[in-house]
Amino acid sequence: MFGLTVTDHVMIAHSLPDPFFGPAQGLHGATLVVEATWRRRELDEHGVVVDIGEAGGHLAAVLDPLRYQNLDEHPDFAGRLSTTEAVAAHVAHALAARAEPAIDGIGVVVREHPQAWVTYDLDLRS
Ligand SMILES: Nc1nc2c(c(=O)[nH]1)N=C([C@H](O)[C@H](O)COP(=O)(O)OP(=O)(O)OP(=O)(O)O)CN2
Repeated sequence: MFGLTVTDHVMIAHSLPDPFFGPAQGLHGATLVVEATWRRRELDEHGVVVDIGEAGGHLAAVLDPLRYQNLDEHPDFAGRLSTTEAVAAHVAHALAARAEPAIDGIGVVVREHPQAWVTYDLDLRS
């Protein structure tokens, strides 16, 4: 399986109103570093998974609606906690919706900080 990864980052604000999260129940900011990987078993006619510039454009397009937003007020996170896990799943599904049919999978890594990150993998063939 081949993979092509691009990265971007997004500044957001949010709160996690559950005692489980301790001080993070309050409103706070985060700069999330997002890595997105497009996977396919066979390369295309150009010998690539996806064009790097095109991939970066897809990732930016998915992150743009989140930039500088308070996710507590964002419709895509209405009624659920905007954990790093939830952000990773949101980005992966949004990228999958934009992916060409030949793409076999999408993987997303969201880095909360250098010591902690979340992964979310979508198998588009199952
Ligand atoms: N699995 C997850 N755990 C936590 C998330 C998350 O998105 N997924 N988010 C947070 C907070 O938003 C923030 O990133 C960290 O807050 P902090 O209070 O520093 O949390 P820690 O668990 O690192 O520290 P403690 O003080 O031990 O709670 C938190 N967790």
